[in-house]
Amino acid sequence: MTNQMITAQGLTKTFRSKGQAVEAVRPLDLAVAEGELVAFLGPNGAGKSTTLRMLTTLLPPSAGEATVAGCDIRSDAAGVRRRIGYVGQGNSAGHTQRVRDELLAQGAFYGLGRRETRVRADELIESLELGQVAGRTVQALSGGQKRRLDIALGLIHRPALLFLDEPSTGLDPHSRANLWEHIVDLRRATGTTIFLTTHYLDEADQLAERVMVMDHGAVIADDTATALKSSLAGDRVTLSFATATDAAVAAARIGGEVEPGDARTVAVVERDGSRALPRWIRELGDVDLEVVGATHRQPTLDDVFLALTGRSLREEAAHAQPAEAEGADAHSATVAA
Ligand SMILES: Nc1ncnc2c1ncn2[C@@H]1O[C@H](COP(=O)(O)OP(=O)(O)OP(=O)(O)O)[C@@H](O)[C@H]1O
Repeated sequence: MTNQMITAQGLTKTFRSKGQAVEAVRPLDLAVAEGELVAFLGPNGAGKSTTLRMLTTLLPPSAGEATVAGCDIRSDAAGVRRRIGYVGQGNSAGHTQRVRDELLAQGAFYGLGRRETRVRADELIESLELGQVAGRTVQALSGGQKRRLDIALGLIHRPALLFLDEPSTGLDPHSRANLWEHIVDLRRATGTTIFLTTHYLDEADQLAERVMVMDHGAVIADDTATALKSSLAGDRVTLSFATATDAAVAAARIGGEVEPGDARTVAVVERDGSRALPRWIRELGDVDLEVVGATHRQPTLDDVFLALTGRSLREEAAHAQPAEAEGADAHSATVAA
């Protein structure tokens, strides 16, 4: 049987704010197996960080139970903290410390011997490509380098499970891709279970094996990106016609909708669009409706979110998280044992 790294039953968090109850996390059941790489997606305020903070014992749940890395989050918080790494959104790295010293201090903090810490720090400096900057102070690092240091700090004690809260937010696309490469490589090399939150749908789609979508404090989808896309959001096919009248008749025949911004184009959502397209062209041709143009697009995770909620996660993320330059401030925190 697969070992479970995280299990939760009815995990709940309700905050009180100005006399009002905010249900940040509604009763949540969760199971993450050893070695999984899970991306936790959702719009701002969905409850992702609150879930992570409960699982990492930074925040007591209002109700429910959870076991993380074999320890109960309520009765053995210290055990959880010893076994996990956590890289949060707030930065605890001493800005005037040098990168290598920061890692050595973190090792000492976790009770590693001096020699062991030095060996481990060097391993992480190498695997996260921090060699060139190991002697620099943290404040002199770029945003991407800081995030890699944050991850190294989270891994110093070889945790079996690493939580990353928005590791790539604020980085430019190149640094994001580079950071992900490191995360995926680390997972491959060490088998560490990784549970991370992200706003970036493309990252989750391409790199995570399992995607959990949260909205209004509840998990509304949980599967591989491929399975979610094929079950919840079909291919997007558009067909163009010479006139709006042709488009309206065609829409009725094939079960599509005329595009709001273009009366001569019909959009259809279809499970297997590439097979349906030639069939539609033939059927419409039989009744003298000529298709003058066609496009076909595979669904994205945003289509999944749209199908589930009627809202676009991409648009919400774009409003909330403008991408910053590489030099933007990184944030991290590591859990104290
Ligand atoms: N300490 C607190 N007191 C009151 N409400 C809180 C507190 N912390 C979080 N909340 C509320 O709980 C909800 C969930 O917040 P949370 O930070 O978990 O969302 P999130 O999905 O991580 O969002 P983001 O992507 O912006 O980080 C939000 O409505 C938030 O305003």
